[in-house]
Amino acid sequence: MIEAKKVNFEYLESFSLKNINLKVQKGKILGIIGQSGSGKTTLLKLLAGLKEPSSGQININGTPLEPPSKKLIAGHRQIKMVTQQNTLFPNITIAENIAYEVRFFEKKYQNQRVSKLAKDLNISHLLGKFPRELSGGEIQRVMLAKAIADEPLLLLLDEPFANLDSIIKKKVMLNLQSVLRKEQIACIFVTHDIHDAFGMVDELFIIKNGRMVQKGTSEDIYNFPKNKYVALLTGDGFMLKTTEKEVFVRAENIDINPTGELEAEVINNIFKGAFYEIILEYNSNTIYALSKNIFPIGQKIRFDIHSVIHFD
Ligand SMILES: Nc1ncnc2c1ncn2[C@@H]1O[C@H](COP(=O)(O)OP(=O)(O)OP(=O)(O)O)[C@@H](O)[C@H]1O
Repeated sequence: MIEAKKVNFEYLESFSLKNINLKVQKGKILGIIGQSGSGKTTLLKLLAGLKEPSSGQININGTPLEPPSKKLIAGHRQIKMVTQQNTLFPNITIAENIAYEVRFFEKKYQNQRVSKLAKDLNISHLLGKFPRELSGGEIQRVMLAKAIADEPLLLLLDEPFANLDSIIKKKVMLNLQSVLRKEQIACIFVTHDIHDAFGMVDELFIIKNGRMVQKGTSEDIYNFPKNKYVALLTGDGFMLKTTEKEVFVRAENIDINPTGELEAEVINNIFKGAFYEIILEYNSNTIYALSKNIFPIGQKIRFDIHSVIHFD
């Protein structure tokens, strides 16, 4: 559906995207994760046809994406991008804003489409209001509805859930995922929050300094991160120095139990909701374990390490 081959891009000398290769099929979701400034938004703009690669190719449905230099208005009619910016028309209602995207269809279909999307994105109660009467999170949901209203080939999302509280976020993410699958829309979505990505994507693309570091399913990347950058971006864990080399350990692989082979001292207990993070000192390493219970600070406890991750 969308494919980038050997794409390069430079902002003068300050930053470059190098040799980007990616492919997203119809109805699939790719998550792009990387540190601030790693090039996520720039990559989305290239894929949206808003910026032009210096070399390489971007194809949409097998056809080369027209670069902005060849178009009167940059962008592609069937590629929709949702960012944090409010681009709603201020003087018409929310229903009219969404219906505008399907204005060339008959009225009956327009109304059906608006109601269906409003239900999926939890904005039915807002349809009669004007954009100025909405909260930031409500506006984001309307922008999502507007972006998918005319069934684009590709939906590009730049931190689309940033303004949503966790209750609404879960619902909107699941509903959006199901709409994208049902309507076979390919989606690329940039986020800082790996937990948003895990629940939403079919594949992850990890970017650092404009280069792809690792690509794969969430499970693969979480369990087999290629390096420390990927490991830390995708979840909690720590480096552990052993006599031979340094390894990476996910906190959930530390098992505190009375017959454990190793011994550590409890430094602190941090409440995380469903569990406590237990900070431990082990052989001059600060390590973490997850536990349902807290332990007295200064107490020696025994533990095992179930598995470790080796980097090349
Ligand atoms: N118009 C521009 N001209 C020159 N450099 C730019 C321009 N826009 C962005 N950059 C630089 O390119 C790099 C990548 O920026 P980009 O916005 O793609 O990163 P990002 O990964 O989306 O970051 P964040 O997560 O903070 O939004 C940054 O170092 C940024 O300063």
